[in-house]
Amino acid sequence: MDDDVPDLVDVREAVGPSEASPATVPLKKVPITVVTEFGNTADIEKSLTVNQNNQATTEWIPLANGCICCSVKDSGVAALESLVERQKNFDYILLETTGVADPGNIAPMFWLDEGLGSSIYLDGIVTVVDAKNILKSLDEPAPDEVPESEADNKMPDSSDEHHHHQSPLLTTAHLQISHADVIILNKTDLVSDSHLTDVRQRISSINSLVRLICTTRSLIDELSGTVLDLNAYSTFPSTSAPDFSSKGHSHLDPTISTLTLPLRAIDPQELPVLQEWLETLLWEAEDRQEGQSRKYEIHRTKGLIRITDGTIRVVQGVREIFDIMQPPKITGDGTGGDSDDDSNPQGRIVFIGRNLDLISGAVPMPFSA
Ligand SMILES: Nc1nc2c(ncn2[C@@H]2O[C@H](COP(=O)(O)OP(=O)(O)OP(=O)(O)O)[C@@H](O)[C@H]2O)c(=O)[nH]1
Repeated sequence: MDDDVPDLVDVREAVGPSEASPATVPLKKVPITVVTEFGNTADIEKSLTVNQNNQATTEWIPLANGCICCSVKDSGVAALESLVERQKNFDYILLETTGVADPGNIAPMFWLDEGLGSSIYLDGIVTVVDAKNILKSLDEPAPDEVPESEADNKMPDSSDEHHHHQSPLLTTAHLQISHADVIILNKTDLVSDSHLTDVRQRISSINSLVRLICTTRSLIDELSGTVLDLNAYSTFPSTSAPDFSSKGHSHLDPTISTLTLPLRAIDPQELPVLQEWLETLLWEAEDRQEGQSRKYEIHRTKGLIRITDGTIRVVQGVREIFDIMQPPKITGDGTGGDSDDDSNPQGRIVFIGRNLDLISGAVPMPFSA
C-alpha cells in the first residue's frame, strides 16, 4: 500500500531541543513512536527523510518487485538502522505516516525480535484525531478513505450483496484508533462539551485501553508518557477507560470494539498453554478466512498475567504477532516491574478488533477468572 510510506522526523526538530529526552543519557536503543494523523493525504513518498539540526538526510527505499508495502518492510528498518548507526546521537525517532496509513502494516515492521539486535525499537503508536470531524470520518468515509485491507477482507463470497452490506465498514479512522496507544484528541475548542463526550465515548468503545489526551492546537504539557517514552510494547497500560464492549461488540461502534477477558492467576508451568491458546487465536483467525462468512480480526492484543509465584507477565501483540514477556522495571503503578503487588489490577487479556464476540466460541479461553 503506497500510502503507508512514512516520513521521518527527528523529535528534536518536532518538539524543540529543551523538550526532547536529555541527550546526556545515552540510550542503548533508539525508541520509535509512530504518529498517524487521519485526513492528511500528502503525496506518496518513497523515501525516508530525517531532519536533525535543520539538516535533512534522505534515505531512498528500493522498490523490489515494485511493491512498496513489501519493499519498505525490511529496507525501511535497514534505512533507519543505518541512519542511527551513522549519526550516533539520536535520542528518539518520531515517524509520521501519511494520513491514510494503516498502522497495522507499519507497527509489525518496527516491532523487532530482541534476537535481531536492532539499534531501534518500537515504543508506541500515537494517533492525532480531529474532534470536529472524526465521527463523520468513522460513519461516512469517502471512497478513497476505505483502506486496502478492507478490500482484502471482503468475504470470499463478496458477490453476495447481503454479506457485504451486513459487514460494517472499516475505515482508516477505525484502524488508526484501534492500533493507537495514545490518542491526541485535537481541535476540542471547536466542539461543544456534549459533542466531545460523544467523541470520547466512541473512541473508548473502539479502543478501551487507549490513553486519550484532549488538546487544542495539539499542545500537550508533558511529552514523556504522552508521545515519548510510552513503553507501549513492553508494559500493560495503566489507563482504564470504561469497557463498553465486554461481550466483544459495542452499540456505539459496530465495526471495532475492545474485548476484555479476566484471567485467573496462572502457574508458570501453564505459560506454554497460554502461548498455544494465543497462537491458535491469532494465527488461525488468518487461516480461517477462506470459506467463512464471518470471521474475527484482532488488531491489537495487550495482557497482564498474574503468575502464582508472585511475578507478572505482559502480553503484547499487533495483528498476528505477539510476545509474552517480563515487563521492564520502570513504574511503581503495577504496569512495569516484574513482581506482583496489591496495586496490580486483576490479570486480564484485552483484544481490540472486529467481530470479537466470535472469539470465545472459536477458541475458548483456558484460564478464565
Ligand atoms: N481552532 C483550532 N484550529 C486548529 C487546531 N489545530 C490546528 N488548527 C488549525 O487547523 C488548520 C488545519 O490544520 P491541521 O488540521 O493540523 O492540518 P493538517 O492537514 O493536518 O496539516 P499537516 O499537519 O500539514 O498535515 C490550520 O489552520 C490550523 O491552524 C485546534 O486545536 N483548534
